[in-house]
Amino acid sequence: MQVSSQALAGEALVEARGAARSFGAVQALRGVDLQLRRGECVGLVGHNGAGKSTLVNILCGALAPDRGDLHFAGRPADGAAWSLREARRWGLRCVFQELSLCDNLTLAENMRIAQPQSAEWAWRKRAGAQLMATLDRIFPGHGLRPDDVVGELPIGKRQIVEVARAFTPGAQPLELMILDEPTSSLDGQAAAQLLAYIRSFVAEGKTCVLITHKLREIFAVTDRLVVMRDGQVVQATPTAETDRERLVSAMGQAVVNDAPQAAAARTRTAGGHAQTVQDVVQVQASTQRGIALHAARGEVIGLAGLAGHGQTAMLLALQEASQHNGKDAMRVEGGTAFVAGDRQTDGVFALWSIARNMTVGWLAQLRARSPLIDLKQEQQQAQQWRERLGLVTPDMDLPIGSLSGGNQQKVLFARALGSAAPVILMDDPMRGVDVGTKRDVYALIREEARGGRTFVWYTTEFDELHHCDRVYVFSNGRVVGELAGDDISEERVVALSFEEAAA
Ligand SMILES: Nc1ncnc2c1ncn2[C@@H]1O[C@H](COP(=O)(O)OP(=O)(O)OP(=O)(O)O)[C@@H](O)[C@H]1O
Repeated sequence: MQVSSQALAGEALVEARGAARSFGAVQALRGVDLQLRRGECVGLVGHNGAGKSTLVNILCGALAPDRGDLHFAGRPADGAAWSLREARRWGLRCVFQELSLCDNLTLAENMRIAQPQSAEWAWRKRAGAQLMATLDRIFPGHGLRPDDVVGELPIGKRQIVEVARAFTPGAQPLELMILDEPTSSLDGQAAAQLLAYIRSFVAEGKTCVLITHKLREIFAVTDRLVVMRDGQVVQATPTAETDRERLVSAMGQAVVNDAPQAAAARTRTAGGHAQTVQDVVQVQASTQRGIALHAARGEVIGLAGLAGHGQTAMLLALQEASQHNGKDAMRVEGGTAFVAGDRQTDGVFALWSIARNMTVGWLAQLRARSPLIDLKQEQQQAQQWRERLGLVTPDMDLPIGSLSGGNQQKVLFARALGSAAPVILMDDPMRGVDVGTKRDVYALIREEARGGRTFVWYTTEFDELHHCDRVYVFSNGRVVGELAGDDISEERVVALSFEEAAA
């Protein structure tokens, strides 16, 4: 007789004891104990490189631990036989931080790959219909079709498909869903839809682990919080019994409330340095029939609105315009540096070292005094950025893939900010970056802006808009509103996005 998950709610589903794993000299996990119960949503939090993804990889059979035991539903689930396939057979599914869809295939074909047994004949139609049903359930109004090719979708839409594919029912049971930063590229609306769905999922007696650096989400959806630090679990507590400050300090990061700081910095810029340089327009662009966009030297300009409404296209057009100035409606004075949010596709050189990935953006400076690259300066500068951004690695010559996701993103920041480009274009660049580093990067952006650099910054995180001097709201490929100073608020951005969509 099958007992429903709801009837078993509260029972232990997963137990890990003493899980340890090293990569060369790096001890990623140093003996972790973890218990997951049926019917709960557990938030797994910690700084970049704390060991969260390594723990997840061990739970779902992608990595073998060096030491420790794992039990799933009371049965030993470790040893050589524990693999991704075996874990899936037992009811465990995982959405990894880096997307795993095949870019050259359609949504239906990607669905079929994940569940090959699901459809024998007319499989394309059936697999597409299955995925569409899940998309409609979790993300109503998603606007996707089964024959859309993944590679042609913006990263936010790809992330939606990845999540929906994992939640699609199949021949195997679904007891535990592990989501590693599932909202990192989603706009506020899609993220809220997913969080609401997670609550209904655990209400049915299923279990969910959510890894995110967005503390708002953690407090909105989880029942319990497990904090990791340097490869160990340092705190496990019911969410209702902790708060933002205690959580951040358990992660080992200084507690700061960013919002007042951001507003103060904005005021300082508006009334100080920028007065002398605001007249120098650094970036100018018009969108078809929309409001024209401009940015002065020393300004931090935000691009907001629902994901995929033209913000990334604008950044790419500005980058292109910087290479042949004055020819059309787009004008960018001086060079640009780009911080990619979709680091897998547009960011990292996967076969290069950490240092090379950083310094490739600085070649002009490194060759300023001779046609050859100044290797000593290259090394020194890379070292400075490593310390400035707290990059967690024993050696800068290791491959970039040895870094955790958030640490890879820090390298992309260093590549752009360490260059001499006067205009920095940022495409939702905080994907996977921990709260402490984010705070440091916000301060760095402000400092650089005071020095005369211009930032054009697309973000899906509302809180980040408070770090901008002015914000342009996008809808359907054009700018539909401009907000400045105290007018910058989540409510105004949402209202402008939806007014336009409804018009
Ligand atoms: N394949 C690998 N080779 C070498 N080192 C690795 C490898 N995978 C992970 N590490 C190291 O293990 C440590 C833990 O990484 P992990 O990805 O688990 O961190 P994380 O908490 O998920 O970080 P983030 O929040 O940035 O995703 C890091 O120092 C990382 O550099």
